[in-house]
Amino acid sequence: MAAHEVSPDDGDTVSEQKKIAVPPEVEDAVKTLLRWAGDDPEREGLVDTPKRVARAWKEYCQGYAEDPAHHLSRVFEEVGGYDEIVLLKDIPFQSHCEHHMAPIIGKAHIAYLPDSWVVGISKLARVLHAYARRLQVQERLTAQVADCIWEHLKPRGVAVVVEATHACMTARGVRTPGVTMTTSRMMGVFREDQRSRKEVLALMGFE
Ligand SMILES: Nc1nc2c(ncn2[C@@H]2O[C@H](COP(=O)(O)OP(=O)(O)OP(=O)(O)O)[C@@H](O)[C@H]2O)c(=O)[nH]1
Ligand SMILES: [Zn+2]
Repeated sequence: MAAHEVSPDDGDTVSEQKKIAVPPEVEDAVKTLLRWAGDDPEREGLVDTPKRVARAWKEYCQGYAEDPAHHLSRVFEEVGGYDEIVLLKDIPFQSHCEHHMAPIIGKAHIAYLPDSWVVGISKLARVLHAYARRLQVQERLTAQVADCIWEHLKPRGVAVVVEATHACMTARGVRTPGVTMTTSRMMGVFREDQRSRKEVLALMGFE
């Protein structure tokens, strides 16, 4: 899979990140890991690394501080009677696998069939990132995004497809690059009605 760019969000700016205090035990944990990996945490190039790593992990995992459902709390009812599929395609995301804490990099396609209201389209990506910025397995990430939209937006159908590469498979372990994992979750009409399911998959680019 081609490298995916992750869009800048409205989260921490560089200067805000630098203000986050790092508890000494977190810094020590990174030093221990550096030593265990075979390097010297006191050498010049590594002196600030424990703090950087700690802050980077706060950023990778900032989804824990978010309530994903909150992003779906504002809906719009004046949509001129629009009652077809709404799809946000090719949303790039980054996550980390809970087994190795290695990057998961991919893209998600999120669709829903509205009932009487819609949500601001950016909010679908926000829900995705709120769950992706945690330690994950891809199956759970996919299910959580679909379930959140189903439960809080109450649409007639939800379809979520996630395609991603796992660094734990490419950079270590089986070391097999070029492998993409695909997961999906269909709810409501997309689960029950074959025609609707086919239609949404075709819109996503899967014939
Ligand atoms: N189903 C699923 N598996 C994942 C995901 N991310 C990583 N894994 C896998 O989780 C498994 C963990 O297996 P273990 O045998 O406990 O760990 P391991 O010895 O490091 O496994 P290897 O990666 O095969 O070296 C590995 O097969 C990973 O490829 C994910 O999102 N979903
Ligand atoms: Zn892994």
